[in-house]
Amino acid sequence: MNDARPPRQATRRLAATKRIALIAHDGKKSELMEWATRWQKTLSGHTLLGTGTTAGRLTRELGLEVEGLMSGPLGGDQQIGARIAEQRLDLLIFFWDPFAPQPHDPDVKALLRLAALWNVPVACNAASADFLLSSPLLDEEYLLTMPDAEAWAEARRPA
Ligand SMILES: O=C(CO)COP(=O)(O)O
Repeated sequence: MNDARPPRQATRRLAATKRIALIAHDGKKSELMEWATRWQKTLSGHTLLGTGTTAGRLTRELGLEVEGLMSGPLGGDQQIGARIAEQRLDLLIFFWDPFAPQPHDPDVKALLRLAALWNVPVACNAASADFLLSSPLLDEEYLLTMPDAEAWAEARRPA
């Protein structure tokens, strides 16, 4: 088994205004809308993005400014994963549906893996999202620990 890991940690400073991704599978979209209605004022103070259909509903129904990426089954999860790998995302709120297999399940798994890898806070349901948004850290700068990509590359360079 290859269990190579980044040998060191690095840090990244999250600004007081967070970049928050919002995603919900179809079976969880009404729950996300209900949750986002409760947190509308807080959310509007941050930079929001989301997968296509979710973002469209948040904008249309709640008037939130949300950057809409591709719809999930067409690559939206991968785009959000890329934001994580580029260190351009601070929080992930992803109401994934535990009852419905998705055609793009590998993309969903990949996104959740990158969030775990890069130490991005994730909420997968309304209660965890309540805890995340009510944290005093939401509106403060925060030093996040993450893998040191330079040290990883260095450790893998042939001698
Ligand atoms: O499928 C999704 C996430 O895996 C969500 O995509 P939509 O917001 O486009 O429905």
